[in-house]
Amino acid sequence: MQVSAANSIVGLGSPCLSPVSPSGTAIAMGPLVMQEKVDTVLRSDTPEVLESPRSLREPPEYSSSGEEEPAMKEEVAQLTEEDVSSGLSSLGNSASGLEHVYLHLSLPGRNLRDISILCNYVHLQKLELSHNKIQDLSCVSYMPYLIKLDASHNELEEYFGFEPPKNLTEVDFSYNRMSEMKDLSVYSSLSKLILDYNEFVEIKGLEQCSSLTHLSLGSNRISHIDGLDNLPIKELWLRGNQIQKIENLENLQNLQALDLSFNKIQSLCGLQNHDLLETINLESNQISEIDEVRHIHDLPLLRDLNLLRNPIQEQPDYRLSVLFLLQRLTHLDQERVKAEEKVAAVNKYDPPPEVIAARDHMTHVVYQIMQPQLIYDSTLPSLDAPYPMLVLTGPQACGKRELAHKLCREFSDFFAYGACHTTRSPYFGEVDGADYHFVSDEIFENMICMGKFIQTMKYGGHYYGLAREAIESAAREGLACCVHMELEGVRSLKNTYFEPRYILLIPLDKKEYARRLRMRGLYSRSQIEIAVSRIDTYIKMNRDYPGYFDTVIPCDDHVEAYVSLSQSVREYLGLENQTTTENAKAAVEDAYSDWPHESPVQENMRDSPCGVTVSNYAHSTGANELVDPASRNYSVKVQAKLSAQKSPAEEASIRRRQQAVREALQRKSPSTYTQLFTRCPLTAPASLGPQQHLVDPASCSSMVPSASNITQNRSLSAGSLASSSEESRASSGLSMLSSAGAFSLEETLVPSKGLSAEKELLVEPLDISRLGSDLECLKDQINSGYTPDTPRPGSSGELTNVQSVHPKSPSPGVPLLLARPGSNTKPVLPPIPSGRRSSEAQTPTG
Ligand SMILES: Nc1ncnc2c1ncn2[C@@H]1O[C@H](COP(=O)(O)OP(=O)(O)OP(=O)(O)O)[C@@H](O)[C@H]1O
Repeated sequence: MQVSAANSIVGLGSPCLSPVSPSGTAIAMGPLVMQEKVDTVLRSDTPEVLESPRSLREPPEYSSSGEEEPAMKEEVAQLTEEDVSSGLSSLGNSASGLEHVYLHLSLPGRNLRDISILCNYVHLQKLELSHNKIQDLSCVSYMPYLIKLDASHNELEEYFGFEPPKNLTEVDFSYNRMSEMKDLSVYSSLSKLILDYNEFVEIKGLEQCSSLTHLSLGSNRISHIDGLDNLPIKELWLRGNQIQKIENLENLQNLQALDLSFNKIQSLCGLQNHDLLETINLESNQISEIDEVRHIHDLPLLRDLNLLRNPIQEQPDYRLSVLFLLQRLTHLDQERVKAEEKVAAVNKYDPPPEVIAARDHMTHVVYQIMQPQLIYDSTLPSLDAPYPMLVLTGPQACGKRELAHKLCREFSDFFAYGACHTTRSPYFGEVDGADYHFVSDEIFENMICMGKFIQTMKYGGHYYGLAREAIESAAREGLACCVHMELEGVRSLKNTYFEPRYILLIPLDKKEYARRLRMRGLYSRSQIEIAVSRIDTYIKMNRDYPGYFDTVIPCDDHVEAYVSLSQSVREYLGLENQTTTENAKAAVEDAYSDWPHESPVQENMRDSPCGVTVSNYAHSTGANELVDPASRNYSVKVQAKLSAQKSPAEEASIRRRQQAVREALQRKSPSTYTQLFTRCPLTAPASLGPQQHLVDPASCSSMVPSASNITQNRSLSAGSLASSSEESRASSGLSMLSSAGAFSLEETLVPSKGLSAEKELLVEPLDISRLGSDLECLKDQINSGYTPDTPRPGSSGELTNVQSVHPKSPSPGVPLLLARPGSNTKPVLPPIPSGRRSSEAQTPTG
């Protein structure tokens, strides 16, 4: 039943409170008289009368097409009580609590012009008058309890043209004709003010609105942001104005959402330090540089950014760049950010070292497989051995280069120094081809494209690269390549088919290390700082990935470091260890005889026993003898040294063994040496990654490429580049050329077998005393069809951590490690056939 407001109210309670009585008390109860009632209202528990407001996040609709506007009725000349009663709702208690009254009045879209009759409705808390033609709102002065007023879409020119209802909280004056904001200091309860689509040119009068949390001034004519200092505003909508600069927002510390879309803003400067800012809409502005995003890089809560229709969108990789700079975003340009995008952004702009290494490896694999494949006569006795390598790693100028040179001189039967290529110019005294191959950027890039490198890295602004040829030329002489490189190079190398020994040379005394760098006079202060800081990177790597390096040697004292290094290498090589400390010193001094700047330390060495056990081999041959080319026949030399100590049975055993080796080499079948080492499949610890396998230190003693490289090179699978077979083909130092010439890619699409198994081998040290029995055992194995790939029964896959060698705490002569997670399968070094080594490089057979 439709009842008039007057009826309902009169029927319900005291007539004196009837708001609808034309001549009634309500009119007499003007705002001032009503103060007491207002207070009562404030004190009383006002029933929840407000409808839930439009989402604060949603900016108002600005369409001038009138899609929001209800159909206009004909202009109503005079608003009657009946009209009013049809819009009343929400029956509740009056402020005094004595009567029931209607609290809401909604009269939208009625073409109203004169609403003076509403003066009688003093109890109203919510008044909705949108989409009319109202020009005068003075009746609101008589509504002291009014909380929410919607007078949008009218013809109001006067800004707050009424006496202030004290509790007025939300006001919507959008779509009117107001042009000047005035002082609203009495509206201390005002929390939401919507003034969109008016004609304001300046923001002012809000200074005392201490409750204002939402301000919307969209589509006005504002050109400067001002007058908002210290307001508790959380949501600020200023879209569709003429703002060119984000300014004067510094003190809006509560700001959570900001809409500055459709302005003329060029920079995001001014948005810093808004720790609560979650949403920024800057659609349709003039932001063009990615760098601008840095201004909001540190906003900890920023989740939603809209930069649609800005010139910045034209920047290459715009989305990835922004996502990289703002990794906390969940929405960019109104689109949800995917996890994959974030990963791609990070990998692109700040790739983790593993990604850089993988990319480097991939680059060289791709360039290499694009080249014609060459087949050389193999020098490898084993079907599964990659080229042997020894890698000395550590921070710049820690002495690894000198140590590498010394090592190659002392162990010239085993190692050749592998000079890397670099684009830096030579320092004083450096020899092209001996220290590095010094090349121009252009040549270096060309070499990359020609697939010449195994790995490259940029350090200190210069490129460094290890060329395949450096390893191959050493291998052609039956030697293992010894190189030095930074950690990044190691990372990259670990992706390849090569399975070098990695020895970390680490300066522990940072001050001394920095002093040494300064003394060189080659590096800037920042370069020195970087180099020193990298010590921690190496230490962390060694700590986080036990076994990543096969051996760690402190190198504060180069002489002591060399003693340890040489000792480790002897252990790797399986050279026996019966020499005294004196012999070790003698060998070291000998080796360092041409290292004048270290002589004082040598003095110290002489005085203090270093306690390092050095092999018989070093003792009896001496460093000078080692560099003597005439004494390079390993097998003869070893036999000579060993025979003096062996029993007749042992000698016979050794002779049998040598015979087997000779036969093996003549037939180019796997070396017996290879088979003297125990193999068994092992599982690398998950944390180490697939390329890190378990090997015994002594296994480095064999280092020659294998015929299997041919097989592997020919058996490239067409699948992923990361597959082992591809890696083997691309990364193997052995370029293959068949006699028929280069073979086509199609020929190579045969899956290779056994690579994964090869990667899980355990190699034990060569125990000379067991040679005889091993040989017998070997014969049995051969007779029973044993192959190098067959796991030996009973061999264990037990893991131990990397052995850290320190000169003051000598390592045992025979390595105790059962398995080494840091290295992959280690190839064994076969004897160098006489006449094999020559200055002439092996020429391609075909
Ligand atoms: N191919 C490579 N890959 C990775 N790192 C490399 C490579 N070649 C050289 N490096 C390393 O780059 C760093 C910078 O080399 P640079 O020649 O400028 O210093 P350095 O005086 O030779 O240092 P150091 O005395 O340690 O050899 C050195 O640590 C060096 O070992």
